[in-house]
Amino acid sequence: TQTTRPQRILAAVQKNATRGDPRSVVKAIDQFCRHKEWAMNVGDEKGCILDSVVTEVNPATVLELGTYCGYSTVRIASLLPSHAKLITLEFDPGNAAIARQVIAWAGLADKIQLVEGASGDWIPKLKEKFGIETFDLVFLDHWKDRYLPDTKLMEECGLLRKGSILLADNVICPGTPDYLEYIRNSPRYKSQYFKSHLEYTKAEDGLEKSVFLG
Ligand SMILES: Nc1ncnc2c1ncn2CCOCCNC(=O)c1cc(-c2ccc(F)cc2)cc(O)c1O
Ligand SMILES: [Mg+2]
Repeated sequence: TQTTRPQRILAAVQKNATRGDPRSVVKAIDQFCRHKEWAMNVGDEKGCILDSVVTEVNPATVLELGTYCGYSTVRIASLLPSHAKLITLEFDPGNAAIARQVIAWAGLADKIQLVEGASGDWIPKLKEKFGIETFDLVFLDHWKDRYLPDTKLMEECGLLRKGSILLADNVICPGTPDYLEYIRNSPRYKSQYFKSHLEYTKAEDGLEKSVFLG
């Protein structure tokens, strides 16, 4: 019977990456998606921008919206300080099952809490469920029409503090026009656009980095 794309990505990790070596997991996925089969990971080019933001923020608490196969989850977690925690929300149970195995292969399961469900349902529950006060960094990479409502929801739930960083993937392709309009015109954020390319292609895309001013 036919395998799914996430299953083929996991197979490539188990074949080509070293257990316990997150960078080899990232490299194996990039190799597979660049040379065998495109997939919607943030990818190597935008991934370098992600790495620089994570390193600069050095966050103790991270929220990722949209896990997919766990590529950016592993990429972020591999750069976190020892006590830091990353919570990642994935809607699709099949993707979540693959991501758990990719995360385990990378040896990062103790830093990562993968939660299955829709962002809109889970964001209001994160404080009580995980004892989180606020997030130092949020990586938005889920449904593009959920970026804006979920950002407003995070504000309302008190999950952002003065200095919290939002980093949004795909603000050009597929695009998040309502989110960009809001975040670039709100007096409560200071935004910066990092021009790049859609993963594994020559099409334009980019990341929008926004600081919550409180
Ligand atoms: N917990 C949650 N709550 C709500 N929703 C959730 C969720 N967890 C998952 N989801 C569902 C959505 O997850 C995947 C979202 N990502 C993308 O759709 C995406 C698409 C492209 C792309 C595709 C085709 C092209 F031609 C060009 C570009 C590129 C990217 O980099 C993308 O990230
Ligand atoms: Mg993306």
